[in-house]
Amino acid sequence: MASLEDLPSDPNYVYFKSVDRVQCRPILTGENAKPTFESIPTIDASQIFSADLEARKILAEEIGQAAKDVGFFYLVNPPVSPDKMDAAFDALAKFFALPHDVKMKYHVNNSPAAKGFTPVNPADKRKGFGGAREAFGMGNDYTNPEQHAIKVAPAGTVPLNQWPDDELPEFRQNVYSYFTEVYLFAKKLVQIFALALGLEETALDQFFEVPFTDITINHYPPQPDETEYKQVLYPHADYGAFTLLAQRKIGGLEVLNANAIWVKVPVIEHAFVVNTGSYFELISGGRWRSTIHRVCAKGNTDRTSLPFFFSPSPTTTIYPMVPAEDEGLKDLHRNIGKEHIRGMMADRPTHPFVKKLKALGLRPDDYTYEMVSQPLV
Ligand SMILES: O=C(O)CCC(=O)C(=O)O
Ligand SMILES: [Fe+2]
Repeated sequence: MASLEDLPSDPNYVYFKSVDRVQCRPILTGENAKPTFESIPTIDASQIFSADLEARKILAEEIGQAAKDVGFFYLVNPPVSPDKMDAAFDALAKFFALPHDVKMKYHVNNSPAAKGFTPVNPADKRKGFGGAREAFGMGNDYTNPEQHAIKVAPAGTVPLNQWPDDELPEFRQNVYSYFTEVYLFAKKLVQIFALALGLEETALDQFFEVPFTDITINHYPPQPDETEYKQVLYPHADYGAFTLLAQRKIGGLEVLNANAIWVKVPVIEHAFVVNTGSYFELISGGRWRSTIHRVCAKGNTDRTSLPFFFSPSPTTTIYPMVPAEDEGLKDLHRNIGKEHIRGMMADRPTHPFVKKLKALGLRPDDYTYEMVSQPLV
């Protein structure tokens, strides 16, 4: 994959990669500027579990408008306990503070689904991998009893998550108590999004029976030698249905508007920043955008962000659920499991699982998500 730093640099354009294609947007100012957003809307989520359908519809209307106009919005008063969010952030801070050698015991190469620790690697310029970022990921793993309410793994399933139980015995529990609340919140949000499309509240549930869930915590460590405010996570659009991002103390997230101006997303403590991704762009027939965003930081900041990526079930094939506004999406069908494996092959060419899959000589059409959690022969 081409390095993002190889993207052309032109003072009149912003270049970015969206769903594997290099794209650019002209910077429009003065009388050339189009009407577009200059801040991220704030929506109160307190009625999300209201027994009153009308209250849920009002919320849906606001969310649908924000997804259409911006692709990003804050949800304040979410149904997730601030204490659990804080405990997850605290546990993560302890993990990132462990000695490098200890963190490397949980390296992503040990997990076929690339869950675990990704070290800082400034030489790696692929989206989200290089620069000043280390990460810890966890996600679907039905060998973990904490996920048995979602699904129980069939016999022979390989564990995918890695937990630093020896060094931080409370880490797993703190991450899972947060995950469990955010999961229920995300499932309910799917229904609110269905209402926002003018569909029955349960119309999208079929796509999310055993959803893809993925928390990949980003840690942008301090860079005392860096005095410039600069990109630490490259411009990109998220793949999934939607992302529920928790920020704490230090901001840095920026979102690209239609005039190619970067709009800052300051921290609102215990709120979520929600953004719609490419799977929702398809399901909504192009109404909801997968908006480009990046992270910038300067010098001595030590930032941790906690995104929860939510996507349809790996066995599902998605398509527009309302008449497509975008011609290119009209006849498009995307199988989530195949997309996932394809993405992993492109993003992680040196990962042992990817090498094994390549050695088997399978065609992309033969990929199934089960290959990740069943031993590859
Ligand atoms: O760190 C952030 O605020 C955003 C992270 C992000 O965009 C991502 O992980 O996809
Ligand atoms: Fe992102």
